[in-house]
Amino acid sequence: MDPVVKVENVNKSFGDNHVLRNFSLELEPGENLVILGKSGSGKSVLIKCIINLMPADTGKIIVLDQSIQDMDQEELDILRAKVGFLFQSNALYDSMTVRENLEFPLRRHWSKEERERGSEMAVLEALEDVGLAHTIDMMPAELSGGMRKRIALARTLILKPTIILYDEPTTGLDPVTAREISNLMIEVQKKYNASSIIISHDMNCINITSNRVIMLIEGRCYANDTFNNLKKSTDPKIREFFA
Ligand SMILES: Nc1ncnc2c1ncn2[C@@H]1O[C@H](COP(=O)(O)OP(=O)(O)OP(=O)(O)O)[C@@H](O)[C@H]1O
Repeated sequence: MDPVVKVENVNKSFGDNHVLRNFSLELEPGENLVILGKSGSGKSVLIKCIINLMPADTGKIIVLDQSIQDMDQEELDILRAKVGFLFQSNALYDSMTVRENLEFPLRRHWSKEERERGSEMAVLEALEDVGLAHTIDMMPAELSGGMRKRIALARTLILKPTIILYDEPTTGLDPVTAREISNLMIEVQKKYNASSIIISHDMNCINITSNRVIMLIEGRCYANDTFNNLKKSTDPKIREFFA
């Protein structure tokens, strides 16, 4: 099977700041791929390039067999329904209930008839996937940080994405809650057979969730291996992350 995401020789600069230098990666179907790199190394820029929120300067980006750089706005909208993005901030609407937050992506991507027929079921299924069906009428402010992260994940799952992009999914959570979220990410991978790119610094999260890890150093793919192999590496640049 073809990779679901192919990034080929991508360059991205801001003035003299060359953030991505001939960077390439492939995400295989059903795989959880972690991007590990220091703060400011370009992990978020890479993810933004993949969904064309930010255009790459040069290079090719193929998502689900389509070149995203050649897509018009309508084609991008259709593609974005298949690519879920879990923001570090969760990006929940505080003035909306949990139900309304989950309905939000349906308003954009489903017709009125589809929503009338399927919205209630879809909201409930996504909430059950994250173990929070009972919060359906609550406001985000009434929920803990871990619960808000689960609701944000439910909102990502509601469109049944083929690819999920996680931006630091456990940052700001206590270790126990962080482990719960990491385990939930594995359940999601199994249930939806989704492929994920996960940006994380959290070694426990990476250990639990990753099938493979790419280290982004000085704009390049410095290492590409399993967590366990990287952990055994004697390379000082790799060891820094495991210290
Ligand atoms: N819109 C922008 N304009 C100018 N520079 C930018 C822009 N977005 C990102 N950068 C620069 O690109 C570099 C990489 O930023 P990025 O946010 O991708 O880092 P990161 O690896 O995700 O860091 P962190 O782990 O802290 O989130 C930084 O030097 C940043 O200042």
